Amino acid sequence: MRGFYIGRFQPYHNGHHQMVKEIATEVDELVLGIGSAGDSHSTRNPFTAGERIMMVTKSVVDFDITTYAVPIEDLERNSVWVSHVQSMSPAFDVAYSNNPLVIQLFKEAGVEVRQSPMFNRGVLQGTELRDRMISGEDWRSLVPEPVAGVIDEIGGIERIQRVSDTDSGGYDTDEGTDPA
Ligand SMILES: Nc1ncnc2c1ncn2[C@@H]1O[C@H](COP(=O)(O)OP(=O)(O)OP(=O)(O)O)[C@@H](O)[C@H]1O
Ligand SMILES: NC(=O)c1ccc[n+]([C@@H]2O[C@H](COP(=O)(O)O)[C@@H](O)[C@H]2O)c1
Repeated sequence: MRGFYIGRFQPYHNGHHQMVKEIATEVDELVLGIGSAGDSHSTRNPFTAGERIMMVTKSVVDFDITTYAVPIEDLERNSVWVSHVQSMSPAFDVAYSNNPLVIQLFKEAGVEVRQSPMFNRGVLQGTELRDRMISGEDWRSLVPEPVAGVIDEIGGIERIQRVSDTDSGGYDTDEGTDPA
């Protein structure tokens, strides 16, 4: 059986990793959808699709599951989004999400959806991690170790600090427009 789990993964953190660990007990293969794939270099979406693929690919080696990372760009039209996802992904039997819009769209399209508990959501959320990266607080303890390695390799902290400066200067283009 093959599952599908989409997120923006900006960055991929221990909450996502725990979810993949649990999914790995239910399916043999998992497609990781890299959502909002066209977005990068903003405060909300600092990392490119390719950089996020590195983060997930290096992290999921922890688990006994075959994974495929597939970039999925956003569309203006929610009503055809599931077809768009299916057109880009290997076929899957079940979708995993805790995002209410994603759950609704898959259910309306007749796709089985499974939710998971939220793990330590007080700190394990992308927004909190990005805030910590900008302010210089600890974020490394909240991501799998290979994710910190990728962020170091690409100069990710310097990047998010610079773009957050630019964003607050009024040049941001995507803040708050994420359809999910
Ligand atoms: N701590 C967590 N525990 C379980 N699921 C999570 C956790 N954080 C995120 N998720 C789920 O993982 C999927 C992808 O989430 P996403 O990439 O948007 O991360 P996020 O932490 O919610 O980020 P952001 O704060 O940037 O929106 C969503 O279904 C989301 O609900
Ligand atoms: N119309 C659309 O393009 C559409 C609809 C629903 C979800 N999405 C995307 O799916 C992903 C969902 O991931 P999150 O749960 O991390 O928000 C996001 O990248 C979001 O932009 C896109």
